[in-house]
Amino acid sequence: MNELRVLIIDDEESIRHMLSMTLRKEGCTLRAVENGEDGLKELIANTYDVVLCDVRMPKMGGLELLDELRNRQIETMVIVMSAFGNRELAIDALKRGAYDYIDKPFTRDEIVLTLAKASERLRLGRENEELRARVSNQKGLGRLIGQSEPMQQVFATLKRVATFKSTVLLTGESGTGKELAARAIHELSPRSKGPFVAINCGAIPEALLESELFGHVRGAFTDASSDHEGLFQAASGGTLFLDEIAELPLSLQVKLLRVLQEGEVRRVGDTKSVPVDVRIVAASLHDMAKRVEEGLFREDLFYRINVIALRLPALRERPVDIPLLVRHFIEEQNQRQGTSVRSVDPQALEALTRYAWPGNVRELYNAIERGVVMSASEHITLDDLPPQLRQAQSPLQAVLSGDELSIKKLSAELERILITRALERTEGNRSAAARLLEISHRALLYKLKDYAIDA
Ligand SMILES: Nc1ncnc2c1ncn2[C@@H]1O[C@H](COP(=O)(O)OP(=O)(O)OP(=O)(O)O)[C@@H](O)[C@H]1O
Repeated sequence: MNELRVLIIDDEESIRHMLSMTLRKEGCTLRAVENGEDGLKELIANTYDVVLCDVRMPKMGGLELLDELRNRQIETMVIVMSAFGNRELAIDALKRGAYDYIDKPFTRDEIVLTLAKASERLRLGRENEELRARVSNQKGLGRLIGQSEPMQQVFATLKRVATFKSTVLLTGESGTGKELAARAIHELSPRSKGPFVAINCGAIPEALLESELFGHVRGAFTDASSDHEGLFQAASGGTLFLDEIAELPLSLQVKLLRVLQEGEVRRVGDTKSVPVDVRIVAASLHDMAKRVEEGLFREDLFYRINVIALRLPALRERPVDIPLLVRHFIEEQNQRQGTSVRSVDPQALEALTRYAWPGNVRELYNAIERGVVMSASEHITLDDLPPQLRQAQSPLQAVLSGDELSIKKLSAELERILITRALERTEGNRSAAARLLEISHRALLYKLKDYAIDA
């Protein structure tokens, strides 16, 4: 509560005095006035974190003050002090934007506790704001986070395609953020007020999938005891996210193609079609062109869906994003679990950045959740992380521990690390990286190829 700026508004001298004495002791910065009118003037002129305000006062009462604050868009936390038992008044105050209320008379402890709660809420609110500011600061889009060049390109494409109705096909390994990208498209689109409906085409048995997608009428099949609206209709006016589209059985691919071409769905067992206004975003783990070649996916549907294709890069292709994601996930876990972990220690960060992340960001999220839970201090150590990360010992560490003697392997490892770092520092600029490494540009190109490093 140190340095909390508090304004006291009460017409009773004794209350102003008692509050001032108590809160000054807690380290708050104070001012006290006698009525709502003076309080309003004070709030226009200066910024306060919390206002402790009586309800009945001459000139301007507490409820009127709350209305004035709302009209003038002055944001501050108002705690109303109302006579004991006057619940209706307290509820009225909350409806008008008060943050909390406290019954009069109150003890010193009660007022300190109420203020402490408000102060904690302010702190969390500020942290959230900082988090949001950091995320919107070119380092993310919607819930997607990333500052690497490949992710910046993804964000730019998502923003551009969001305004159109064209179908988007998202590809990428599991856990790369395809569903988050689909949500970002929806949220940035003119349909954002409409529904976002997601279905995993690979997770529903073929027999149910048709009625799930298109709906059915009563009696269409044995279990159809009533009419059922399909997801196409549920998503009308919004976006339908078809995850794992490659898993869609061939028989349904024909039906989907028809819906996309005609803009109408026909429920199973129905004789007529109804128009639907849905934007489709599809996703696949697989190379769809290959599925077409293998005869598993209809070519005509592929072309219909693949109007705009966007690949979400694997996490190992953008190690620069790892520290940012780690920080973000730690803060998220702290808020969820009430922990106060601050960071990962250097050895753990080294392991996090060099691990190949086959499960991509989802796996990183789970690793950090485990790290936060296991950590016994403010820092996550290597021991707190999942075993697969601890096992990913670098040849360098192996040399230090005496397990590895090959000069060839060690030099290659060193070169790989130095090249990756130089590219990170120069944000992928190869000429600048070559200068830092003190090798020729041409030599760097050979090494990039040798070590399969994607600049
Ligand atoms: N760029 C990112 N920023 C922040 N969180 C991310 C990012 N990418 C993925 N995640 C996290 O990983 C989880 C999985 O993401 P998402 O479900 O979008 O992946 P996906 O590619 O659709 O996976 P799958 O193919 O397995 O369904 C999310 O819940 C989120 O926690």
